[in-house]
Amino acid sequence: MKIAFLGPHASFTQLAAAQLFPDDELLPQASILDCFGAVESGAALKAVVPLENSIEGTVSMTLDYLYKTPSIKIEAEAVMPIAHHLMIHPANSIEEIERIYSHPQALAQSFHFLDTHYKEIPKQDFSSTAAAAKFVSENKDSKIAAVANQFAANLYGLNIINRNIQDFEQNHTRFIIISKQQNKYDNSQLETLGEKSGMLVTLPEDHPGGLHQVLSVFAWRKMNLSKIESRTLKTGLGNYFFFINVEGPWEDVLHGNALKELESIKADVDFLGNYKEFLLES
Ligand SMILES: O=C(O)C(=O)Cc1ccccc1
Repeated sequence: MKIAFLGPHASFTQLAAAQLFPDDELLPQASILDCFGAVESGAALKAVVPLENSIEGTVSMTLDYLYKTPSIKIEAEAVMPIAHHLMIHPANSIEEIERIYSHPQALAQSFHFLDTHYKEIPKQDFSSTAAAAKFVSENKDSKIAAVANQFAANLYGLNIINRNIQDFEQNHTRFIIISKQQNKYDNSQLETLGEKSGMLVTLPEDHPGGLHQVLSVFAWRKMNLSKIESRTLKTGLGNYFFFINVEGPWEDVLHGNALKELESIKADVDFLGNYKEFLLES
């Protein structure tokens, strides 16, 4: 089975994908959009992409593409501890560094460290931590550094100059497996943390009490929401869709009726699936 992931090799997403799919063919992609594209076109059956980080919050690109691609659903979530290191080409020394590259989430998760120790050095977004590390390895004359993981340092032959630079010790990223199949992924080798359902809800129009109406559909049924995130619809200021997680197993009648009630108040619901959440190793 072909599994797309946000690459290149040694990205955090690959570390997650390798644990979720140890026996499958992993296809590195240049961006989160390419991961969705690979699943949509059928080039890959599934993809692994980051959804949320405990320091920096939601990966908005992933939410946006879930919204834009209704054929793509969620099969599982997996949580992995994240440690960031600052690394340079062995031919360079840290005093010479003129720019630091990484994935925006990694730069944000290490913001205070970088601001304290490398305030004057410009930081620049890259498509992934591993792509930044690879770029540093290929450009020894450019005097650049990357924030990436230990595997990227090893694979791309870089020297780690500062270890564990994430601003909080408890740094976890939640990844999702996406596919068009709506299968439920399971893996007895991994620790299961729980079960939940995901959905995208769009209100019919911006009107007073609209969100309250949506939330009350869940509240009186005692459906516990573990995440609710609003994201702009990009049709103008003030227009949003909501990503909602409901904790626990899906009960067809009770929860199915909740979806029907949401439809009856003219909310648009894209049910992304009922799936398990797994714990991965770093
Ligand atoms: O850039 C990577 O290596 C990724 O896989 C995305 C990411 C970035 C920062 C923390 C977790 C995942």
